[in-house]
Amino acid sequence: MSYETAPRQATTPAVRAVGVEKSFGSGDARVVALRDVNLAIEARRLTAVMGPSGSGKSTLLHCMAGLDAVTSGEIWIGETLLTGLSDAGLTRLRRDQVGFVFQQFNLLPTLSARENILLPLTIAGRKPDPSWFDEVIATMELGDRLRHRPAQLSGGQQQRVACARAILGRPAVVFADEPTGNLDSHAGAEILRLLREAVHQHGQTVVLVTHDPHAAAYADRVEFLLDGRIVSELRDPTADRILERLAHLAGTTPMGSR
Ligand SMILES: Nc1ncnc2c1ncn2[C@@H]1O[C@H](COP(=O)(O)OP(=O)(O)OP(=O)(O)O)[C@@H](O)[C@H]1O
Repeated sequence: MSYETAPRQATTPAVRAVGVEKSFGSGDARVVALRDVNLAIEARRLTAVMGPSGSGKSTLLHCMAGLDAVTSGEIWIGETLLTGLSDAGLTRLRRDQVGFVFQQFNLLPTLSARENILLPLTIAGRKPDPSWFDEVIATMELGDRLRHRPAQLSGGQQQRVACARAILGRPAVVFADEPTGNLDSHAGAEILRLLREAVHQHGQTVVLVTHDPHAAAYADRVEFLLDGRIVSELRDPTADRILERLAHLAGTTPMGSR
C-alpha cells in the first residue's frame, strides 16, 4: 500500500484534523468556514459536534470524511493521510472505511430502500451480515418499506434508510450529519441507540453533528464549534450540562434544539 503512515501510538485516533483551514470562494466572496481546527476523534467512541448554524459543523464533517478537500492542514483517518491520497485511493478509503449520513439523505431516487441500503456493499462486492441486516432493518422499522423508492417514503423514513446504509457495512467510522433532524423523539432515540450500539458493541467510531442537546447527550464527548473554531469540549455529557455550555458560549441566549 502506498499510503503515508503516521507513527503508531498506543491508541491511534480514528480521525484527526491537524491545523485545518477550509475556505470557500475567493476575493470579496471568500468565506472561511474552518480556522486552525485541531481535533482527535477517539476510536470506538461516539463524538458529537455542536455549534450554531453556520459555525462549520457540516464542513468539518465533510472534510474529516474526505468528501471535501481542506484548504490547508491535514486530515488523517486512522494512519492514513487523506491529503496524500490519489483520487482512486481516496475513493477506496471512503468506500472501505467510512459511512456517511447526509443532512439531505442523498438516496438514489430510482433504487428501492433495500437497494439504497445495500448500495455501498454492492459497490464494494460484499454481502451483508444477515443477522446485522435484520437488526438494522428492525431497529429502523423499515421492514415493510424495503421495496419502496425514496419518493414513496416520508422524510423520517428516508433518514432511517440513510442511517441504515451508513452503518450496514460496519465501516470503521460513521459520520452522521443531523441524523435525527427530521424524526420524532421515539424514532430519533432508536437511531441514537443504534449508533451507540455500533460504537459499544461493534467497535465502530461515530461522529455526530446535532443541534439537539438530548441527542448529543448520547455521546462520550461533545465538541463545540463557534465561527469555524473548536472552542470547548465536554466529556460524559448530560443534556443539562450541554445546555449550560451552549448558553455560556452564546452569551445569554441558549442555542438549544431548533
Ligand atoms: N459550498 C459552499 N460555498 C460557499 N460557502 C459555503 C459552502 N458550504 C458552506 N459554506 C459556508 O461555510 C460556513 C459553514 O457552513 P456549514 O454548513 O459547515 O455550517 P453548519 O454549522 O453545518 O451550519 P448548519 O447548522 O446551518 O447546517 C457558512 O458560512 C456557510 O455559508
